[in-house]
Amino acid sequence: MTRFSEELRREADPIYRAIFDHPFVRGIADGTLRKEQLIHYVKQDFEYLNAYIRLYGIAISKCDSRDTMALFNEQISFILHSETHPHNNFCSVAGVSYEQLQGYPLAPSANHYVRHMLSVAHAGTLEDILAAMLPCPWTYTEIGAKLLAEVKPDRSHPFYDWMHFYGSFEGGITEKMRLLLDERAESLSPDRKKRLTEHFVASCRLEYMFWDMAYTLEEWPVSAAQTEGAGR
Ligand SMILES: Cc1ncc(C[n+]2csc(CCO)c2C)c(N)n1
Repeated sequence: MTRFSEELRREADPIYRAIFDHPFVRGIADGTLRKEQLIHYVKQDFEYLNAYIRLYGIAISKCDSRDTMALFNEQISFILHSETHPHNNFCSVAGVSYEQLQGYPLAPSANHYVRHMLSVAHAGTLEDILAAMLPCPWTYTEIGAKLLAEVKPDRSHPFYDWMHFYGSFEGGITEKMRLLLDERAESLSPDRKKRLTEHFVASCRLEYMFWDMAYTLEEWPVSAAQTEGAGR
């Protein structure tokens, strides 16, 4: 029997391919990203990860098993303590300190992505949350594996650390989330599965838009008098 998550992956395949071909991802491969693009990415991703931590918190509140709670708890620690490495890689290439890129408001596409996941999470069940959260690790796991295989970076490549960080994700959190979702999807109606597919595809599209936002330095079109405060 086809796994439900395989059906999701197939549905989103054109979006995955557009992500692999996106100029920001190509710029990681060939080391040609500009300083401002790296800075914009890190500013936005720092706040994105804060939101992702909160999503795990909501997911824990809707969990019925200790093992699943433990998995989400480990992932919160992983984001807090390890997901900082790829950010530090971008910061050192850009020649800026990580601290100075923290606390910025979310730009439109990052804001859209975070709101999408949070609204699904607040209104939905654990399987809704998993469907909306899954493209985050899944697209990065595939990007990492592809870039490592294609570029075979040596230590002198500016994004060596970034590629190795995400290139080592295979068999990790993506597979664990997929198993949880597949298991739960078995007892769901076609209508519920359709809804989960919509959450998943929307997050894939927003992954693409996040790369595009960083590449084009996307910002809100009109600035307000008050621009302080991170995007919660
Ligand atoms: C926009 C955006 N999407 C995905 C990731 C990658 N990522 C974020 S948290 C996490 C671990 C999940 O438990 C992974 C793989 C990112 N950094 N930024």
